[in-house]
Amino acid sequence: MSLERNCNTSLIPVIDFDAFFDKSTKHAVAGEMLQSFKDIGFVYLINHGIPQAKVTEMFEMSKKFFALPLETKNLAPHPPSGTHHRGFSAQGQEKVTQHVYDCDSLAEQRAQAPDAKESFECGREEDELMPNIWLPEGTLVGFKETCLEFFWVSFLACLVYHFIRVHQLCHKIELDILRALALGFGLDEEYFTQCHTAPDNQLRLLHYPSVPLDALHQNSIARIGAHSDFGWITLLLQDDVGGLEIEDPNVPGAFRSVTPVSGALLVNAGDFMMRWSNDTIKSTIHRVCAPPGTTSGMTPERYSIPYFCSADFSTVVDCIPGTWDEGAGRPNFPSAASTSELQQT
Ligand SMILES: O=C(O)CCC(=O)C(=O)O
Ligand SMILES: [Fe+2]
Repeated sequence: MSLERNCNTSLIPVIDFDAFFDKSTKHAVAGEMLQSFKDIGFVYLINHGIPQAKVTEMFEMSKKFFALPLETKNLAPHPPSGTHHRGFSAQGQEKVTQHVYDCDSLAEQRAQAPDAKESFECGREEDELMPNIWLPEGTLVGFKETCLEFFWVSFLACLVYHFIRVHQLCHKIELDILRALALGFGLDEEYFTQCHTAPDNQLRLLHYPSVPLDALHQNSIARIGAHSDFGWITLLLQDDVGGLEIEDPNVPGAFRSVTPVSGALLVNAGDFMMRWSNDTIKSTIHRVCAPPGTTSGMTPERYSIPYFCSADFSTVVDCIPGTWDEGAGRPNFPSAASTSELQQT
């Protein structure tokens, strides 16, 4: 088994994740993944373990959902509160910005350049704090089951929906990625997974409709504005349209286009992971703009599926051992902030 590493647009390394399950290459993969998170905050994984058929099924279901009439999609409305991340948000309803929390500034930004995207968000079905919001029974056959299976199949859900057909999809891959990062830090493989047990994660289906290129260039509309992800790690699946851009860590303010890699999973670190790693890992700013090949007229539509991974709410976020010199000083952040406390800061 070979450890493949080459460059995507000379920016984001592509790693063959299958090699993580081979003893002889395991540590090398772990080291390369962590290095990539330190250098650029992103890594592409091929042979990641989510079967291509399942990815295709999820994208097809997402397309069917967004093709429904607006009034049907609105039968599963995202609550107005910005803290209950479930259900459908229509175009212009959400404006992704970096660190703008007060309502007046948000309303102002929204009026300037609304995000030309629509989304559907769901989590684990058993989550009582943030219950899922589904379409009424029978509206889109198989939608709920496909989302739940893709997210993570609990034993109960398996029994109910598919008998004992256990596909370990996004959540399983999340745990393997966390194992690799822990090994990369020279820690016990289960250092991170032991506090990712719930899993209080969020699956988001995204559709960026076709829009006039001029409007995007003139900033009268945006696709998704520049932001970093809030949580621990994000797994991103995208179609082959392109348009994702990330800030060049060596040239602040300059954005570089990320070319989609067929079948690959794009993984990036969020703000909590950056904090946990005492700023040694980057939570890199990214955005979605017009795809590079479009020169005039309308942009092609784009579909993507991010999966945002969170640690258990009770997790105490001490900086990871070894990310600061205990003899020479303090870590950049005070210890003992729990995930729930951090979410309020
Ligand atoms: O659509 C994409 O590729 C990016 C989505 C994203 O960055 C997000 O939802 O946080
Ligand atoms: Fe993001």
